[in-house]
Amino acid sequence: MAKYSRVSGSVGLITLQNPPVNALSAAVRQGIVDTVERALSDPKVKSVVICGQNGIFCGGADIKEFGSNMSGPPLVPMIHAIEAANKPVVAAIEGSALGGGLELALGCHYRIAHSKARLGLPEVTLGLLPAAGGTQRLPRLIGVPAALDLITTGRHVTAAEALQLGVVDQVTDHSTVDAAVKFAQSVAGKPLDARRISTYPCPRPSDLDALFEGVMEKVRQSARGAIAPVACVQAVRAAATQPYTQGMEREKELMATLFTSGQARALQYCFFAQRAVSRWSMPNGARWDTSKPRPVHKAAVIGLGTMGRGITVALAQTGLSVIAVETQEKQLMEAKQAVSGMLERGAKRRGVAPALDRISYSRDIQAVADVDLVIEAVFEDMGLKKKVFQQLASICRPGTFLCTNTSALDVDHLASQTHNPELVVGMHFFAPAHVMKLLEVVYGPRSSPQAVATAMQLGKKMGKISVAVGNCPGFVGNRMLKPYMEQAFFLLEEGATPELVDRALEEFGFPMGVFRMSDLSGLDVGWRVRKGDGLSEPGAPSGQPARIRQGRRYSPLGDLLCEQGRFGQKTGRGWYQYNKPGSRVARSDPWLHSFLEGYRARHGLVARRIDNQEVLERCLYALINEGFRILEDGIAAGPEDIDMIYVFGYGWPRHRGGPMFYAGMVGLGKVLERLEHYHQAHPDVPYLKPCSLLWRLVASGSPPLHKWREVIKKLHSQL
Ligand SMILES: CC/C=C\C=C\CC(=O)SCCNC(=O)CCNC(=O)[C@H](O)C(C)(C)COP(=O)(O)OP(=O)(O)OC[C@H]1O[C@@H](n2cnc3c(N)ncnc32)[C@H](O)[C@@H]1OP(=O)(O)O
Repeated sequence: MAKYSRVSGSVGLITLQNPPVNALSAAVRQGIVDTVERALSDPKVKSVVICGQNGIFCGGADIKEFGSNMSGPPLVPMIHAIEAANKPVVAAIEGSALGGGLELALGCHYRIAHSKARLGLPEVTLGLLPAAGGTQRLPRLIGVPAALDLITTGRHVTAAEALQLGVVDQVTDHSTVDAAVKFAQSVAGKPLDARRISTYPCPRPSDLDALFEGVMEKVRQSARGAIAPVACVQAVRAAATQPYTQGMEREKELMATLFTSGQARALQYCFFAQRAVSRWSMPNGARWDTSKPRPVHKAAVIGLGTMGRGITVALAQTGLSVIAVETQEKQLMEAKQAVSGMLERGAKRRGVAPALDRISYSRDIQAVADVDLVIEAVFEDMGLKKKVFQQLASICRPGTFLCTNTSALDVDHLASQTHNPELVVGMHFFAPAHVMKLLEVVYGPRSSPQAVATAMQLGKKMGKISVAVGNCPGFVGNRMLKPYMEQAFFLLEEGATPELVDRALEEFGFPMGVFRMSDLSGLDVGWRVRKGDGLSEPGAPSGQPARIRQGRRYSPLGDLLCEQGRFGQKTGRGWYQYNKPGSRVARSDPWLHSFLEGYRARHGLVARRIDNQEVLERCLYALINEGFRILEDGIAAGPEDIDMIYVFGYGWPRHRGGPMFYAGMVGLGKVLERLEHYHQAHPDVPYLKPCSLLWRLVASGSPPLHKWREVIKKLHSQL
């Protein structure tokens, strides 16, 4: 809806009303059409101001309406009518002007923004382009390079940057509506021809072709198969090379393709899923809306290795006081230097003062006695972690939340080392912890709802996408990674190369294939875990055939590489070779290829041709199958939780929506059929056996993802 009033005698004030972000729903668009008509036909009204209620101009088109029948007046003619008006129209921008909201403002003759406002055309992040004239007006207003930047990245700019770019005409620190009304009075009756952006010639840089080729190349590289950024470049190119009307036609044509694409559906799903995961629930019925978090002002980090350092930085940047504890003097000094460096670089980037004085360093764990929350980040060793938790239990004041950053160890076992297991949760950060957006908040059977609520709220404050998950080996992310990696190893045994597997996964949209990724994170990490699980030698029982462990197929390839000291990038050798230890450029390694040939010969394996489709199906469907098991086990409350963990923590391409969404797109029946096929071919691989939830979903007619929870509930009630 839109409210209309006349203010200061001669200004028609139109207020968009659609909480919480005044999205341009059908009703709002109708409201704008009606109120603009009213203002223009009222002889007492000499100028018009458009604003939004509750301190936000407009969050753009109503994304919730996209899947449904989109009735109501279309945006393009509505904005065109505003631009064509014979009375000046001023946009008063507070809060956000995004997407269709900014396009509406670009149709106005003037734009005044509050200094705290944010503006942008984020459609590309939803798999779309700004199709209400945004791709045609913005380059005409601010030039092609700046418009390309904003439209292809979707980034939001501050009011100050918007002023500098020429997107807005004025910025105010005071009431934006008052400033806009005053301004509207001052321009009443003045000619408007020079204020209609669609009539501007688009500035044409002399090297137009080179500019677009360069941008297209860059966009294709970073898009990882996403189609919207490419369409955005094509639309802006139309603005730069064609008259406005033809440019608008091109914008419409490109949008038509994007609007119905699977990628747009996936990206819009991610938008809502990202918000849905904050509404967490636990199997015991505890929920986000009935569990009150406790405020955390002072926190401690125990252990200042890579993870501890990143967590310290993230906490300090959030404004908390931090006690950083490391018992080894040398390690403490190195950590202090590294943390200060990270804080200084981060502060420089953001133009703020570094939060150095929020951190105090200590070698003595007693220093954590009066904090509200501790995050233990010592070496991934149960014995060591248990000792730390026993110490914390006796040092910390009653009520202190004790969190562990373990990536796979049993949180409940650690909780049992304390007098108050209800105060213990996992806070599983991803490296580098001050950069990566994902946080898995792991509750054990005894974690209190308040402990979960507190960790979730702290994660949110730290700017993380926090997902609450149950306690099991590997939690959600690493548990699903296991079958994925296992398939990749088996594919090597059967004839693939690391290059072939990685290429298939990178073409799918992962930033790195599984082998390049393990070289980056270090092959010794998995080796240590496998040794702990009794899989890798010498933990495995002797006399077992080399490729069978614990009664199931096992590939010792990773262990064999580690035995040779090939730990990945850090040693200059892994699945690939590197110029020197620490170098990042992976090159094919002939040694590795002949090693694989020798391995196959030793085990009587005959290499066969493996194509991309098999790589994707085996790696991804095995991972997805484990995702269904996780849902079945109640470790994740819903598919959105799994998807956001994979998108934000494991590089799953966002335009494919996450593994569970992807399964729905492929078709659950097809995923089931292919898993069955591969399981028949590899009966000694339990991860390929389709799980009962997948069977159940297919038997229930493969319902859409938002209905899966009902099927899971039914399944649980029958168990
Ligand atoms: C024919 C024309 C077809 C297409 C035209 C497309 C052009 C477009 O305009 S596409 C939309 C472009 N706009 C955006 O991408 C903005 C999306 N929103 C945001 O970035 C943020 O929500 C925000 C506006 C910056 C506000 O952020 P914050 O204060 O942190 O609140 P949130 O938790 O993000 O949102 C609150 C609440 O509002 C819902 N919501 C936000 N934007 C929209 C929207 N455009 N449409 C529908 N709903 C929206 C969001 O989902 C939240 O809902 P909850 O139920 O509370 O989770």
